[in-house]
Parts: sequence; structure tokens; C-alpha cells
Amino acid sequence: MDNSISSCCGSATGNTPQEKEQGNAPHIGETSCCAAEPVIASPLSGSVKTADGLRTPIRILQMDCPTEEALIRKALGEMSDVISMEFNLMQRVLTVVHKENSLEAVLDAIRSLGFEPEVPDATGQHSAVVESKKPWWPLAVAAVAAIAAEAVVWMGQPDLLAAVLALVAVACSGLTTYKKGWMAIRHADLNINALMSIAVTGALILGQWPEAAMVMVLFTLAELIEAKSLDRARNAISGLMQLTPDNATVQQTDGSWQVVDAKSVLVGSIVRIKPGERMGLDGQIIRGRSTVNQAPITGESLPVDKAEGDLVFAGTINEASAFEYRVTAAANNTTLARIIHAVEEAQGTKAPTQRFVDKFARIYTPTVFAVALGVAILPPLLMAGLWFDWVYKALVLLVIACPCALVISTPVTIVSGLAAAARRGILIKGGVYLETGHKLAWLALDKTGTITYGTPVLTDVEVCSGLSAALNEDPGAGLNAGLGIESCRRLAVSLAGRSDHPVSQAIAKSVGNERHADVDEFEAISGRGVRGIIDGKLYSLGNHRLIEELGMCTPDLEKRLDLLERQGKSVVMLVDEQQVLALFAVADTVKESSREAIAELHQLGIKTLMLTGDNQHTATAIAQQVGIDQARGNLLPEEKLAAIKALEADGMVGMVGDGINDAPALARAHIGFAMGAMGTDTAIETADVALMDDDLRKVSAFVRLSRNTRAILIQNIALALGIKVVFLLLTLMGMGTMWMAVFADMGASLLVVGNGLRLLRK
Ligand SMILES: Nc1ncnc2c1ncn2[C@@H]1O[C@H](COP(=O)(O)OP(=O)(O)OP(=O)(O)O)[C@@H](O)[C@H]1O
Ligand SMILES: [Cu+]
Repeated sequence: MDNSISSCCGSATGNTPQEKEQGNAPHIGETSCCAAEPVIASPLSGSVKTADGLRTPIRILQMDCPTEEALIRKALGEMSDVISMEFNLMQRVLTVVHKENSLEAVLDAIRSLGFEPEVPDATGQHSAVVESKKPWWPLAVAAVAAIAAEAVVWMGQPDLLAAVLALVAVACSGLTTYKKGWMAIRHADLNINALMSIAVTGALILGQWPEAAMVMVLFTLAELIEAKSLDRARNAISGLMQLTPDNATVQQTDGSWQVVDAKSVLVGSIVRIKPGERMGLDGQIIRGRSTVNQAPITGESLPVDKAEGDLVFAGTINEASAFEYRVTAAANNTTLARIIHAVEEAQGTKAPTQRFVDKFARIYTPTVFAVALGVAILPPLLMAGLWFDWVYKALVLLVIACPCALVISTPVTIVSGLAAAARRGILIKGGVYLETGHKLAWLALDKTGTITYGTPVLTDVEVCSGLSAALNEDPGAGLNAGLGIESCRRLAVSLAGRSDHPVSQAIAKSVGNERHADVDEFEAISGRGVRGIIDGKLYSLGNHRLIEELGMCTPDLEKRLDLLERQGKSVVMLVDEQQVLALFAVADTVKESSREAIAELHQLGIKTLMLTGDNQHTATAIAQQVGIDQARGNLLPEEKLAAIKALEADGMVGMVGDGINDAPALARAHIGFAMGAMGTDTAIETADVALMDDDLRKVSAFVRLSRNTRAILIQNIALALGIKVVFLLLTLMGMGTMWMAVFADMGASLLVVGNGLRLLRK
């Protein structure tokens, strides 16, 4: 059940091979993950061999704008050792596929652009990265100087004073811009930094002191705000990791307790948690009981009761009394750590809009560039225009050509959406699901464990000789010629005890710790029941389908089944090789939240359909209780799959289940939702969307978030392109100035980033 699942759904929504490769890449560097520092990038995995060559992720902290991407793309694109490149500007990771033994050359090329590339070292360890903080005071000095220069000119003071102040301002705020700009010009590339440098230098040469200073200061300030905003989106997820305490109180071999570094705690250690304390590791309670706030994982802040045997999770908070638990996962492998890892991976995959925008930018920028070149050269040559005028217009066009706002708008929105979802206990495994979720037309639901709690209890036992006895009745009462109720029970419980199917579990749990009979050749019959040999005789315990197939059904039995099933109960029968001996009815309770969840989904215009292996009567009864449109019972797992396929003709199909016996259908659906992912590793890994607890309302929350994301994506693209179009027209009409273009570009970037970040607050 690994990537076969994620690749299946890819047929419709576009999982790329690259996503799968990322999923399979060994995450060697994980042990070095350290959350103690303020701004941290999570570790990278090492080089991985692929068919084309080595695939190495390289972190470049200075790379977060498309202009830097363009620079690197150009420089590495010329190298014969480089086969392909992928840029993830949000995480500032460049993944290069290159020939063996060429990594150093690639790194050198990146260094020559003035960047500091980082890769895992030979052991695969990657040092945790701490970004150095730039001091803020030079910018403050620059701002004061720029304002002073403006004031000096305004008050008619000597030009020399204004010039000195302006030079101070430009020097204090613009050095990085000049450096980056110069690097770009040297590589024959004109990015926003190069253009700013040219423009400011031009203004200085023309003696426009205050303007030059102001433009440089404001540009730097805008860049700073943008970088900070992007950091917010980036850190929304890794910030969760900082919720876990650094230390844990661990029992030593001599029985004493000692506070140690949580990262050093081994699986199997006993940890003590005080009231009000946050857990640093996953584990299972061995002593004590309490209530725990699991909001960091499930997004649900209502405290949950926990007693011996229950699982607790890193990041959650003990609200009541002290307890001890046995550690089940090391600090770097807790559920929370895996959630964070999955979200980061999801952020690295590109959503459809992003692919489109990237493609668009790749055509758009060179096109405007060509037009600008034409504007600069043709009118002066052919129409005797003034060189100065037309070159200036061309420069303005070049600023407009910067696709910064457009390119950054999509990832910032998607990343914010993914982070917002994760904080609410919805783990989305790729931007594609977040982006396409708004189109969901149908939601198929599994019954057991999805709509119901999945822990049915035994309600009726009937012996099939015409005599019947209610549960817990006097053991002697139901005796017949063949087997008495107690013998039937013993047989059924012994068979059921061997299966984890909820129906079997209900029967097995109905008696105390009574000794079970030995079962030979035990076998589960998929979608039907179980069978095995007890005391030398073959017995089966199964549903109506099984009894029909064995040819043991009678009109009388049918009537009794009907009666129980119409009450929403599931019935299995105990048979030997000749006849039906007894029947056992179990009833599952519907989750209180299910009804509300279905109503919310209907409000969103999503049609619902229940798919279950249980009988049609029970299915209909449960569906009616929660308001589901349609119910289909008696389905074998492959028939559930076929039902999903049939729905696909009618639009986008989601399927929600517990992932246990509905994995094929979950994989087939465009979006597979797995519930109760908190305790199960496979659900986190295989589902498209993992819901951390089993509250069905998370599906409607997901759809609403997806619709919000979608709306913001469209707004952002319209905004970014709209501003460009306005300035393009202004420039062509001769009214655009370079300053206007620069601010329009930076303003657009800030607007789309701010707009995308709104999702974090949702
Ligand atoms: N191991 C088993 N023990 C007892 N009954 C079983 C077992 N396996 C199947 N059954 C019977 O067959 C029916 C269908 O089982 P199946 O596993 O296909 O669906 P389910 O998981 O019970 O329902 P759902 O599809 O809603 O999750 C069950 O309702 C039960 O009556
Ligand atoms: Cu029948």
C-alpha cells in the first residue's frame, strides 16, 4: 500500500513521478532536526540515485524570488552535467538531477552567483540551518537620511548636503540590491535588483538626490516585509514542532526520575508527565489517568479522557493529573513530526495553478523582454525618436516584465492553506488536493468507523431451533436438541476472538475472560465472515451472503434477519456443516457529529453516498438516521471500488473511510480521506487527506478551506496580472515612470503575499 495508492489517484489529479520519488527518498538527515533555534529549516535528504543520474536537494537560503531562480536556471542550464532542475522557492530548495561526481561543479556554479548552497555531508547528516539575522539599524539610518535629503531640498538648502545625505541613504540600504544586481548583470540577466540599481544610479547621475534615496529605501523596506511575510507562511508548520518541550522526565534503571533531553529518550522508556505539562514524545499510558488536550494534532481543543492503555501524542497537553507512559516513538518520529514532514513535502509539490503560472511566467517574461528591446531600438532608428525617451520606456517595461508577484502568489497561498489545515487536524498531502477539493461533487462514505463509532456491541443472540433467548438470559433456557445457547456462544466467541473485524470483536467482547476453545485452520472469508475447526468440526460465523452461498437460508430465518436488520443491526450466523445454529445481532452507534457533517456537506452542494459491506436494510436504516442521500449495502471491497468508478462520470469523487478494508476505494477516489489517522501510521502515509481524529465534519471544513484557497488564488492572479496590464498601458501611453513601475511591482508582491497569508487566520 505505498505509492500504488498515491499514483492511482494521480490519473485524474496529476501526481507527478517526482512527487513519488520524494515520498520514497530516504530521509537520512532527520536525526539532526533541532527545534531549539528561532528560524530553522528542516533537514534535507541526501542524494538519491535515479535513472537519469543523481538527484540532490540543495538548500539556498538566499533564493526566494523568481529572479534568483532565473539566475540559477540560466547558470546551471549551461552546464552539461546538469540534467534537470526543480525549484521550490517557498522552502528555498533547489533539486538538481546531475551526473555523478559533478556535485562540486554544480555547487561552485551556484557559489559564483553569490549564493551559499548547502547539501547534506558525506554521512547524510545535514546541519540544522540557522539564518543569521540582518541588523535593522542600517535601514533606519537610511530612512532618516532619505527623509533629511528630501527636507534639505524642500527647504532650498545647498545641494551638496542633499547629495551627501542621499549617498548615505543609498549606501546604507542599497548595498545588497547593488550586489545582487551586479551579479545579475554579470550573468547577462536583468532582474528587479539590476533594474533598481540602474535606476537609482541613473537618478544619482542626474542629480535627483532625494528621489534616488527614497526609492532605494522604500524598495529595501518592501523586500524586507515580503521576506518576513514569506517566513510566516514557511514557519507556520515548523512552528508546531516547537510546541514539544525539549526535555522529558524519564525513569532510570534504578527507579529514580531524571530530566533528560527529549531527543535522547529511547523507545520503551517510561516517562512521567505532570498536570499542565506538554508531552514531548508519543506513548501509551501505563499508570494513571487524565484528560488531555489534543488540539495541536486534531485541532479539537475539547479535552479527551485518557486511561491506562490509551495512546498519547507529542505536543498534546496533560490537563488533569500526573501519569506515566511508555514511549512508542523517538522524538524525530512522533506523529507530530510526521505530520510536519508530510506537510513540508506537500508544500514541495506543485499545485496545478502553480504549474500554470510557472509556465506562463516562462513565456511572459521573455516576451516582454523582446518587446522592451524593440521599444528601445526601433523608434529611435526608424522614426528618429529620442534615444533617451525610448530607452527609458524600455527600462520601465523591463520592470513590468518581472513576474515576482505572479509567481510568488500561488505557492504562498497554497502553503498557507496547507498550514491552516494542518493546524485544524487536516493533513493534506499535496497542494493539488487543496486546490481541486472545491470541485468535489460526490462524497462516498464507508459506514463502520466513519459514520458509526465502529465499536458495535452484541444486542441479541438467538438459537435457531425455534426457541430463542435474549442476551444474558439463564443459560439453561435456550437448550434445544442440537446445541444450547451457551455452546453456540462458546463456538461463536472462539471464532470471533480470532478476527479484528468490528462485528467479530463485538461478539468476542460480549463474554468476560472465559476460556476460548482452540480453533484450527482459522480463516477469514472476505466480506462474509470467518470459519475454523473446533473440536474436529467445521463451523462458520458469517453474514447473510455466506448463508445463502452455503445454501442454508430458510424463509423463517429470512424473516428474523429482516426484523433485526430494519432496526439497524448487523446479523451474523453460526453454522456447522449442515445448518444454522444461532444468530448474533450487533448494533453500532452513530457518531453525534455525523448528522451535522452530512448536513454541512449537503449545504456545500456535495452529494453523499454510503457504501458498506453490511446488508442493505441496516445500510438504509443508518443512512436515514444521519441524512445520507443514498445507501448501498452488500458490497464486496471490489464492488465499492466499482461504485466509485461509476460516480466519476458525474464529477469529482471523494471517499472517506478508515482505510482498513476500503483502501482500494480510497485510492481510486480523486480525493481519499482517511479518518482517525492520529494513531495509525499507514493512514498518514497513504491517504490523500488524513483527518487526525474521526470527526466527519473535517471533510466539510476541508472543502470550505479549499474553496477559500481557490478564491484567493484567483484574486491573486487577477491582482498580479491586472497591475501589470495597467502599467503596461500607462507606459505605452508615455505616462509610466520607472518609480511607478518599481512600486507597482513591489506593491503587487506585498498584496498577493498578504492576501495568501489571510488563509492562516482562517
Ligand atoms: N471477520 C468477520 N467477522 C464477522 N463478520 C464478518 C467478518 N467479515 C465480514 N463479516 C460480515 O460481513 C459483513 C461485510 O463485511 P465487510 O468487512 O465487507 O464490511 P464492513 O467493514 O463490516 O462494513 P463497512 O463497509 O461499512 O466498513 C459484515 O457486516 C459482517 O456481517
Ligand atoms: Cu436468505
